[in-house]
Parts: sequence; C-alpha cells; structure tokens
Amino acid sequence: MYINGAWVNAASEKVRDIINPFNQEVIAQVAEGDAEDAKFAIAAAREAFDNGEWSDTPGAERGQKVFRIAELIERDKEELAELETLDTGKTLEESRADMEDIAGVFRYFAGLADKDGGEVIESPIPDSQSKVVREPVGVCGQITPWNYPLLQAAWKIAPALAAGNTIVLKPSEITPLTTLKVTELMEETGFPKGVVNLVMGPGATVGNELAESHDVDLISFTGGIETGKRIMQTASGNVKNIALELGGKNPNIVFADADFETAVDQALNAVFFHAGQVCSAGARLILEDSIHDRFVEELKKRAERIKLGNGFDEDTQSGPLISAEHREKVENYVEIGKEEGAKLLVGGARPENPELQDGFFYLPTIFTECTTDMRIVQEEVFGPVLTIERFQTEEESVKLANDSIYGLAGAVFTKDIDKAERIAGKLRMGTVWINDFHPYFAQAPWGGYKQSGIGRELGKPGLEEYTETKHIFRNVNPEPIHWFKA
Ligand SMILES: NC(=O)c1ccc[n+]([C@@H]2O[C@H](COP(=O)([O-])OP(=O)(O)OC[C@H]3O[C@@H](n4cnc5c(N)ncnc54)[C@H](O)[C@@H]3O)[C@@H](O)[C@H]2O)c1
Ligand SMILES: C[N+](C)(C)CC=O
Repeated sequence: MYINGAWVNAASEKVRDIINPFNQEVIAQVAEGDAEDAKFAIAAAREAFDNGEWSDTPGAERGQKVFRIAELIERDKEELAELETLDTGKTLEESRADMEDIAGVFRYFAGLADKDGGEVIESPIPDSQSKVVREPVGVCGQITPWNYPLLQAAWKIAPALAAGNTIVLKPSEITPLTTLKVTELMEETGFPKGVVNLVMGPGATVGNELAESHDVDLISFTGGIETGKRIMQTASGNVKNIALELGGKNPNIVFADADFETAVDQALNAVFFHAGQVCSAGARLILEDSIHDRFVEELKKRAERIKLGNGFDEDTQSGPLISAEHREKVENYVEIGKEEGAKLLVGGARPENPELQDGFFYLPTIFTECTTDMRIVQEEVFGPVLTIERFQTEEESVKLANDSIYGLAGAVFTKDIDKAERIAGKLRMGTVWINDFHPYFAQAPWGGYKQSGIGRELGKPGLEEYTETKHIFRNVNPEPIHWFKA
C-alpha cells in the first residue's frame, strides 16, 4: 500500500491472493489492509491537506502534474491493459480502449485545473463587492468497483487532484492491480507526501473507515446500491460530502422504424459487452410489438454465436464473470426469471466447452415474455442476461422504461428524430442515447437519477464535485451601523 509517500505492508502483515477469473490462477499477492491502515492513510491525507502545500499550488501547476500522469499512462498503456485483462477477464481490446479513455480523463481534468478563477457577482448592497470562489473539499475517500477498476478510479483521482484535494484510494479488493500500478505512476509524477494514498482491503473494514472517519471531507463511491445506502448512513456522522455512482437497469427502446441491422447489433452490444458487467448495460430491451418476433429471432442467432474465451485471445468476444460468487448470483437470477414465468429463449447455463471450465463463464442469456413486475426486469443482474418486453405506443414505451427504481442510462432507436428527442426528454435518466448505446467520454457528465446515485462524474460537474463553493463579501466602506446603541 502507499501511505504518506512510502510503500508499506498492511499493519497486520496480511496479504490477499488475486485471482485470474479466466482460469482461477493466482496472479499476484497484495497487502490486505484493514481499518488501522485506513486510519494511517487518512491521517496522512489530512496532514497533507491542512499544510496547504498541494491545495495552495496554482491550478496551472496542478494541471501539469495531472497531465504528467496521463503521459505516464500512455507510456505504460500496454502493461496496464494486460494487467486489467488478467485481473478482470475482459478482452485485451476492451482494456486497451479503457486505457485510452483513462489517459483522456487525466488530460481533460488537467486542462480544467486552472480554468475557474471564480466569479464576481452583482451585490445588492451598496459599497460592497462580492465574489464566488471554488476551493478544494479536503480529504477525499475514493472507493471503486471491480468491473472497470482503473477507469472508475481515474474518474475520481483526476478531478480530485486537479482541484487540489488529497486522496485515499480504495480499489475493489479483488481487482487492485491497475490502481496499484497507477499509484506507482503518481509517485513517479511526484506529489507532496500524503497527497496520494492507496489502501487495499475489504469494504467492511477499509471502506467503512473511509466512510465513517470524521477526518474525511468527501466520500466518492462507485458500486452497488446496497453498499451505497450503507455508505450514506455511515458518512452521516460528520455530514461529509457524498458522491454515489450506483447501479442501473437500463432500458433500450427500439421502434419498428429503427434501422433494423443497427438496432439488433447495438442491442446485442448494449447487454453482452463485458459479459453484462456494466452499470449502464442495456439489460431491458423494450421492443415495438410489430418487429418483436423478427428482432428476437435475429438476436437469438447472434447471442449463440458470441465467442467466450480468454481475454488475451484475439478471437474472444467476451470473457468470464468476475468470480464464482458473482456467477452464482447471476444463476440465481436466471432461476428467479424462470419461476416468474419469463420464457428462456437462449443461454441460461454455463458453457460446456472444456476449455472454459476453469473460468467463471456464463452463456449469453435472453428472456422473452417479460413484464415490469418481474424481479428479473427490475433488479440489476450485472451479468449477460437480457429481458425483453413489448410495447404498442410511444407513451407506453416511456412508461415501461421509466418504471424502475434506477435512472442511470437508456436508449431509443428510431429514424423519427422528433420522436427520439421527445422520448429523450421524458426518460428519467442521467444519460440518454439516441440511435446508439454506451458512449461516454470525459467531456460529458455521468451519473444517475433516482436510486442510481447522487452527483456527477466527468465533465465540468465532475470537477465541481471536488470543490466547495465560497462567497466572499467585502464592505468597501466599513463604518458603524449602530443597530445597538454604543
Ligand atoms: N454508476 C456507475 O458509474 C457505476 C460504474 C461501475 C459500477 N457500478 C456499479 O457497481 C456494482 C458492481 O461493483 P461491486 O460488486 O464491486 O460493488 P460493491 O458495492 O460490492 O463494492 C464496491 C466497492 O465498495 C467496497 N465496499 C463494500 N462494502 C463496503 C462498505 N460497507 N463500506 C465501504 N465500502 C464498501 C468494496 O470493497 C468495493 O471496493 C454494480 O452495481 C454496478 O452497477 C456503477
Ligand atoms: C461507467 N461505465 C460505463 C464506464 C462503467 C459502468 O460500469
């Protein structure tokens, strides 16, 4: 772990084996911290913030450091991509794309670091001046999940450092390798001691301490809804700032007038990309009745052809699930779907291919005849499982899509752009794609409506999340007001 500018073991000397989900081989052993290690790191981050060395550094200089991290990621991108594939099982092509994105995120926030000089506002009080400035929040606890380990960390690290905060990072305990490597790159970049800290270990100890500590000013969390709720409660002790990026059950509405080939291809990618382990996966396909049968038949054919395998093999289209435990969760949901009366069209089992038996693989699975009252439609499975519902009218499509506790993302496919824009305006989601699925980039804010989260990452709001807003009022002609008699 990296605490106060030094590489250290866990205070308990405990270690954890990191497993390759493709074959269950141990690929690394890392320090396994607990609450005590988190406390050391928080204290270091607190001291580093309070001494002002980093937070008082001019924005332009902070931006240069953040930009340097991007350059080092570019330099080592192949090594990072390989580590990510080893750790998560995702294809190397996906990991390479992630690394390009990640470098872009650091470059984007580096560019924003010196762009906000505050704002002079009109004061209604005579002989006064008012300005509004943004300042760093302070010590930031940053907790990330296993599905996009470094990407989700980058969305937090880059804006936090650009804004002048100090950080304690806690990656998912099962996929820490790329965050570890980037911490080395941040050491190489050279930050004052205590500005960057990395503590590995379980959520229940390390994560809980970050959420609970009164020395942490902001907790930024990406992960599941139940963990998010717990963090909100734990963080209430010192009313710390909270940013939550939680799950989704994202609808994909396809109208009969959509380009058929594009819509089928995108529907497949929407849900089965990265074995469905994507917060914004298009796991709910909402199809116009008149194209339902033809669309479903085509989807089935293509889902059966998805090539599962080792993320390092060029012809692999999808890797394994992350763990045995997670595969069991997915299997359990498939059973629930069957019990609820959804019709299993394809998949619903582990693959029989002998080469895949050591990995946590699960076949791309599609249910038809689904209705919104089913758990398989409402709950986040986070695996390669698609549910299909039908609609007759535009109004019905919107009603079905919005019938969810989640509000992360959704899409609409149609050639009628007026209709698409109308629907985009009505969907209660943080991101709506028209005739596309999945694009996200550093310039556009990302986050959820409803129970998909609080706050936004990326874009200008992604930097603002890491700032406090201060109003400075100056009386330019001070004199007694004599409210109380002298
Ligand atoms: N909205 C987004 O942008 C986004 C992006 C990626 C993933 N996700 C969501 O992440 C989830 C999958 O990730 P996961 O299984 O790693 O989620 P998770 O909630 O199990 O774990 C996420 C992180 O929280 C930590 N944690 C667990 N218990 C904790 C506690 N009590 N206190 C503090 N920290 C704790 C874990 O150790 C891990 O680092 C899915 O629901 C997915 O939708 C959302
Ligand atoms: C936010 N995103 C899409 C990169 C990953 C979600 O799991």
